Amino acid sequence: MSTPKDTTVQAAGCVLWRRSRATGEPELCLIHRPKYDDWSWPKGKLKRGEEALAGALREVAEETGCRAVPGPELSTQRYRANGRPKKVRYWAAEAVACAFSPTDEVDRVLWLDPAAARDRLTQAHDRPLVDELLAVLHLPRTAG
Ligand SMILES: Nc1nc2c([nH]c(=O)n2[C@H]2C[C@H](O)[C@@H](COP(=O)(O)OP(=O)(O)OP(=O)(O)O)O2)c(=O)[nH]1
Repeated sequence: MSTPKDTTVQAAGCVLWRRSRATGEPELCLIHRPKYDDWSWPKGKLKRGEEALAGALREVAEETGCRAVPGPELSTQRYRANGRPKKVRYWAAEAVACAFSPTDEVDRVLWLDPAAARDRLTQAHDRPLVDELLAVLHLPRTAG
């Protein structure tokens, strides 16, 4: 008996962070996508045969212009997009060098403190990743 083909869309991304030069506190990177007018984590679909972590770092580079050092893996998100199941794996990643240029896909990036990032994220599903990042950095959770 043949197994049905898995039509799940595979994607990966990062909760990209850096330390504020002013305060030393973490700042998280959100991207703005004009197509949806939304604020989300940098992420995207994997290319054929691409490892998820490599894809996550490639998407970070393409969408934010940042080179990043990956940390622990965070929760995987699953939802339906365009009628198909979608799986998005996430890693914590520290930005080490950034040079952002706006594109049609991502026209702005913002670096926000954890509470502000949580508030700015468009999708409720994306918000728990803020506290997951703080947990792996051994910092207290945000309110809300
Ligand atoms: N980012 C995000 N989008 C979601 C979630 N749940 C959910 O229904 N969506 C919606 C937002 C969009 O209307 C739709 C497709 O967005 P998407 O970001 O997954 O897909 P995409 O193909 O445009 O982008 P990408 O994977 O290449 O980054 O899914 C969620 O938990 N996170």
